[in-house]
Amino acid sequence: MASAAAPTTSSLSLAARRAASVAPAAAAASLRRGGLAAGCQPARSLAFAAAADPRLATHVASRCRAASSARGTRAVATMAKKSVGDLTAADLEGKRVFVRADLNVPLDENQNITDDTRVRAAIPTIQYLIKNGAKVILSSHLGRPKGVTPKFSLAPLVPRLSELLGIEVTKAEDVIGPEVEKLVSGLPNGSVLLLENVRFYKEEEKNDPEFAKKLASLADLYVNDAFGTAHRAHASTEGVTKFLKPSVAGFLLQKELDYLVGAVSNPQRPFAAIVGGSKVSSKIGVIESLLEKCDILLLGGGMIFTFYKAQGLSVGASLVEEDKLELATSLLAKAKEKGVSLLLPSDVVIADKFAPDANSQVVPASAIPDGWMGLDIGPDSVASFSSTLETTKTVIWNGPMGVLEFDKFAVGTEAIAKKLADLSGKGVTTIIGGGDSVAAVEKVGVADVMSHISTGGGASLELLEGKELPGVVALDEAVTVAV
Ligand SMILES: Nc1ncnc2c1ncn2[C@@H]1O[C@H](COP(=O)(O)OP(=O)(O)O)[C@@H](O)[C@H]1O
Ligand SMILES: O=C(OP(=O)(O)O)[C@H](O)COP(=O)(O)O
Repeated sequence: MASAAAPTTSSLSLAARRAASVAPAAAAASLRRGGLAAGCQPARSLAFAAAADPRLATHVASRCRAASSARGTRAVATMAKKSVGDLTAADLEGKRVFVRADLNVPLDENQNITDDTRVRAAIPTIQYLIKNGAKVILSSHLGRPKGVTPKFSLAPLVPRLSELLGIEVTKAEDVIGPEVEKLVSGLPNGSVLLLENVRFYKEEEKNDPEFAKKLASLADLYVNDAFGTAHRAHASTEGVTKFLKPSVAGFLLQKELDYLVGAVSNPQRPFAAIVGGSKVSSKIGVIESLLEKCDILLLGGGMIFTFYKAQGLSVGASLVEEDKLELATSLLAKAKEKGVSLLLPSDVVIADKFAPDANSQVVPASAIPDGWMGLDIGPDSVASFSSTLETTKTVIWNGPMGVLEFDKFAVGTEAIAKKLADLSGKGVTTIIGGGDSVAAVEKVGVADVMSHISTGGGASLELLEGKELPGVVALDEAVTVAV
């Protein structure tokens, strides 16, 4: 390892002690009484996290409420967001439900969907609503259009949605207005109407209240399942909730929060975080936040060179943020102070130019020659990262270990993806927190075996930074019941 020491028993136990101390006594007492956690076994660990993090309580409580009421036990009083799963056929039959999903999928030049992950992820909520007799008014954005732009129409989504839902989805040519209202009024129970790209109206991104009111007037209640857009305070994600009650969370949104807030706030330990990507500046918030929670932090990607330089190593022509050298030093110090084992790669793959066909060689991290740039972590680093990961029970990964766009420098990232797949098979909770690490996992063909792969890049980053998401905050609190 180039910098910090390998994980030690004392550093892990320190971290474990820290974690134990954050669960307030009241929550621990309710667990002992067999309240929340006993009513919902899979969420036992999440209940502790809920106590430490009010945002998590929202998901834990809604997940547990159903289980506890089914067993005749009572849920503990806690902050919680209402869930679509709390709505029954009696609430939904014949009702117009405005569902905000994130169907912002990549399309090729022929308007074919090249990755339908987000479409598939939206299906459980829509399916639940149509099975319960609701009329689903489905809304999404696609891309960042400036006004009406045919290439950003949601039309290419219709065949795939219809296929996955097993019903014919109809599509409106607009988002609001008389034509849309007519289509909505003709919807039979258990049907789906897809509105046109909500960003064709500039009022959407401005969170214009009048526009939000018009969206709301189409429906009786609101479900937000657009995790990937939950960090945007837009009319269809935030504004609309002021005019539609109830406003509840969809299943995808809940699942994302359960993993990205729940499992991270109260992980099974040892808990390792792997952070990579191009620059330390874009990951400062994530690193600082994870340093409060994890036992082991593995760093890779372009950001490592700023850490090396901060330690006095020569980094050749590698990517360095000169104005972040002090920050890198302080992050290393913070890791030490928190008892977190921070590991930097011990060797790197260097290139003589930033190109897929560059000449390359593997060198120790301390021996990068002038004119050469580090574009991947080396084989020794992969081996030591892998053996460290073997000791863990929870791993979260955000950001590639190298320039994964170039095959020659994607090896380290792909090896880490394979290692996480292997660990997932052994019962380790593996969470892929959005962005390019998701692309790596998909490229290697191991997406299906991970515990959770986030559908939101920006949204997952904000959650991992400890921020609240406006699209979540705006949803109704669940009814709480005193113990
Ligand atoms: N050693 C490196 N030098 C330059 N760029 C790198 C290096 N390692 C990774 N990158 C780049 O980082 C980018 C991803 O960074 P970032 O956007 O921060 O991560 P994510 O998309 O996972 O959030 C990729 O385009 C990748 O090529
Ligand atoms: O693709 C999205 O975000 P992501 O690229 O950060 O995952 C979301 O659909 C949000 O889109 P936006 O960043 O244009 O608001």
